[in-house]
Amino acid sequence: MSGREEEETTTAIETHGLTKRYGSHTAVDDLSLSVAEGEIYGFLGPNGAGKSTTIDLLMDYARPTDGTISVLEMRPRADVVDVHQRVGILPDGFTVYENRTGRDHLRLVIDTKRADDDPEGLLERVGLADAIDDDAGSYSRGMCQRLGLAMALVGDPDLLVLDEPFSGLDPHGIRTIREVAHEENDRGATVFFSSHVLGQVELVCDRIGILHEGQLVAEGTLEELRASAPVATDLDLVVDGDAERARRVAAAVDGVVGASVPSAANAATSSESGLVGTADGQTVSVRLESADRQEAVLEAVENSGVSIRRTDVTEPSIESLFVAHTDEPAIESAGER
Ligand SMILES: Nc1ncnc2c1ncn2[C@@H]1O[C@H](COP(=O)(O)OP(=O)(O)OP(=O)(O)O)[C@@H](O)[C@H]1O
Repeated sequence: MSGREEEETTTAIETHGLTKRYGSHTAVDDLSLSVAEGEIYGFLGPNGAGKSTTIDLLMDYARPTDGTISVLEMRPRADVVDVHQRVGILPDGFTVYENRTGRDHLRLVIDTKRADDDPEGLLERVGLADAIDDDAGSYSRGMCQRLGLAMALVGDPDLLVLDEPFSGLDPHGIRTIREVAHEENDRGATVFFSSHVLGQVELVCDRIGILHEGQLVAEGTLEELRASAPVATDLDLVVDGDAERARRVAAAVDGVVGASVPSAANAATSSESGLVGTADGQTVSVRLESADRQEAVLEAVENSGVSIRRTDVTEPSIESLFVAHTDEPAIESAGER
């Protein structure tokens, strides 16, 4: 490690050049990932991007073809027992033992981890206490997910890994996952979850990494991703004074793909370029290549002597970011795979 900052940050997950090939297919491709202790990190990507494979490598369920992995500053292969002791995992497609109760499932993990959790308390946290003595074979898919989450919480893990946790859940279940993620994070745990359900992400994550074909194609806070994504962003400026001058100045700024002063005639309708007009004639509508061009436009307009009374930005949605980075359609609702 070189810089002072690096020395001060403890990582919960760190990979360098991580690669996993299955025959000629590369599932994880030279992945370098760093998740700081105490973060809630969203690992996003379309189906087949390599999310579950990465998690399998972190947990030593699979062995890398190349690269290094550190989990809670341990090596998953050499320190597998300690890693499993300190990590709580809800695996993708978690399945239950049909003839065992919820309580039995929890007992199994509590015994394995030599923890002293109360099964009832854990199931209460995930809203499943009423079914604690029912065979898990009678549980719905959402109830199984809740049970899997409770099992992941055993022993107060330092790192909680949730692989597609929203899968099969109704809105209440989704809220439970979010609440538990925040509670665990407040307790000090790092939370790492994978998802292709984008709507949930901004409500939970501090930072997001987008995986596509085994590679990390974008990473940052949602704000950072929005600012840098190559997704057109519409900026409306309400100006005092010469709106046409403001339009000309804005249009000349690097990264501006269109600027107009919508007239009353086309108010509130989309022009050919997709710009939306307003009725007062003092609004200048500007389309930016990406959101990070805003400052340059505001500065140029103000420097031209036209004062800006108000701005209104239509930020790119998280779905459009996802599409921009992966060329894959985004799945917006939970409960689908
Ligand atoms: N054991 C395996 N043998 C061969 N190929 C595999 C194996 N496991 C995964 N793959 C392939 O590796 C790629 C990545 O799969 P992975 O399950 O990691 O993706 P994912 O991002 O988790 O997708 P999903 O959201 O569908 O679970 C896929 O093309 C998959 O078919």
